[in-house]
Amino acid sequence: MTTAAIIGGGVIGGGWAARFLLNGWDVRVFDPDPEAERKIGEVLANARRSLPGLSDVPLPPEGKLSFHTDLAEAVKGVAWIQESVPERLDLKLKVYRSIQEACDPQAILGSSTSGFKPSELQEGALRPGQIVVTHPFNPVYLLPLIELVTTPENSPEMIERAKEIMRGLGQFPLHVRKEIDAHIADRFLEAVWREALWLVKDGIATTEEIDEAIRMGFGIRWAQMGLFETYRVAGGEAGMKHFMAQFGPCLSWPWTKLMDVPEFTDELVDLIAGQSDAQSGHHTIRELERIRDNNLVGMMRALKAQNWGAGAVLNRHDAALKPKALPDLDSADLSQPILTLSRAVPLDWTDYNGHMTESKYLEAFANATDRFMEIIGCDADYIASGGSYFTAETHIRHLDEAHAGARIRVETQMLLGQGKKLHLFHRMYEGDKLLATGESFLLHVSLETRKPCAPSPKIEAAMARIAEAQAGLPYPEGAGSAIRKPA
Ligand SMILES: NC(=O)C1=CN([C@@H]2O[C@H](COP(=O)(O)OP(=O)(O)OC[C@H]3O[C@@H](n4cnc5c(N)ncnc54)[C@H](O)[C@@H]3O)[C@@H](O)[C@H]2O)C=CC1
Ligand SMILES: C[N+](C)(C)CC(=O)CC(=O)[O-]
Repeated sequence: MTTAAIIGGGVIGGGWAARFLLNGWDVRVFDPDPEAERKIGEVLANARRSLPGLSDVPLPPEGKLSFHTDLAEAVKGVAWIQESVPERLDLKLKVYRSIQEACDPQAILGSSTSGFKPSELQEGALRPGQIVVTHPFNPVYLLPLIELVTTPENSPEMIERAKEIMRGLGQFPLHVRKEIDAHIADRFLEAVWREALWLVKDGIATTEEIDEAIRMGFGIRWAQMGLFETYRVAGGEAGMKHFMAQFGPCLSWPWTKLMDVPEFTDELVDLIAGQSDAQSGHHTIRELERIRDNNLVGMMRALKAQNWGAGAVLNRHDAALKPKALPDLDSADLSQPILTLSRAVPLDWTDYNGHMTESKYLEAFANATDRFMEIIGCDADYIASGGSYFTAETHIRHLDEAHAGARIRVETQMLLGQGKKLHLFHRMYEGDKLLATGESFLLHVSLETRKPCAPSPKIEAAMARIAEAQAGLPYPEGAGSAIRKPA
């Protein structure tokens, strides 16, 4: 088990703690705030309901969380130290001195700083090469981007190690090789924020209207293609050059206020805070976080289905976790129902009743059937060669509830696997609790004729092996049942 230390457990440190813990790391937190444990507990609760379900395979078992009143004790022997104390250079430098006096020289010391350059953070350090910027985005447990900003003090080996660790956490390290104040992304965010402040101050738009202008249009677009690919498409068939010719000149027109910042007078702060209260004050911050997480999970899973952008990062993370996730024909105990699905319930699988919605039981059982098909040899290559299974009939029984983030598994008993017929009985559990059963009858088909036919001898042999091994299992209660006619 690997261990990380989180120094500063506020909004960002809490998010880092959740990201590490849910990816199987032990986490030690040092934060003098007596409320830190409660706050991290709340962030962790949000993370538990949203992050594990982003994966279609189980994340490693959750690590152990501990809180420390002694910084030296927290950092001793850990592999990664993530500093997320307030954005004050003097404070960060002081904290690094204490950390470096106590930590392993090989440990990576990442700073969450939104704006300081790594050379500023390395100034006067005991071991400058140990410090890098690893700038995350809120919520750290869901958003993959980490701006990894380095200097020549950082060795290539250490930079590669940092990238590997972040990838192992499901993150996307973007290496910012030339340091600059506020890195890459925060320079955009500041420009957008500056413009927004002017629009409110000048009475052009309210905070709510500005948010609508973002989320109803370009905000959705940016989540999938960013700026340049979006503008390339906007240039039409003539592409980027045409786009630049058409819109380049506008940059010198007074479309933006550019670098001026409105003065933060009490009047402006009250105006913006008042509008923001009117817009969103009916929700608590935790409610807003949950609404945000629900939306992010839905969007990221949609990108995952397209294997695009942040969705491609999620798929790569799943692929790295998958080999350890499920057994195959040789590693499974064939005398028992076979593990065919193990995952967490994604947020977008839940409904207005606050539990996993019925159509997703079918999806989970269908995924379990797909896995069973792979186990007996009906894998992607076999399907490409022209054979597959079609489901002819399914019966699902809902026996108990499952909630977002719950770790579920499906175990599959083969009731018949002979010739073209395959009859499966799936049981879905959370721990020992039986949540549902799904019974499926499938026929092996030729994808060319679309008609039933015998499977390959290899599949016949695999089914025969399972049939023999499972022959001693009792016929499941509930198998073959149907909805009874009301008395
Ligand atoms: N809030 C945001 O949206 C983002 C913030 N960041 C960066 O993350 C860092 C932390 O920001 P937030 O989490 O927003 O601030 P925060 O105010 O929520 O949390 C800071 C935490 O540091 C603790 N702290 C103060 N002095 C400490 C010390 N000497 N040792 C250990 N802990 C100490 C505080 O008690 C507090 O819990 C900053 O560098 C910020 O620029 C990065 C990305 C996004
Ligand atoms: C406002 N901020 C500069 C602290 C924002 C960030 O650093 C990144 C984010 O999460 O938006």
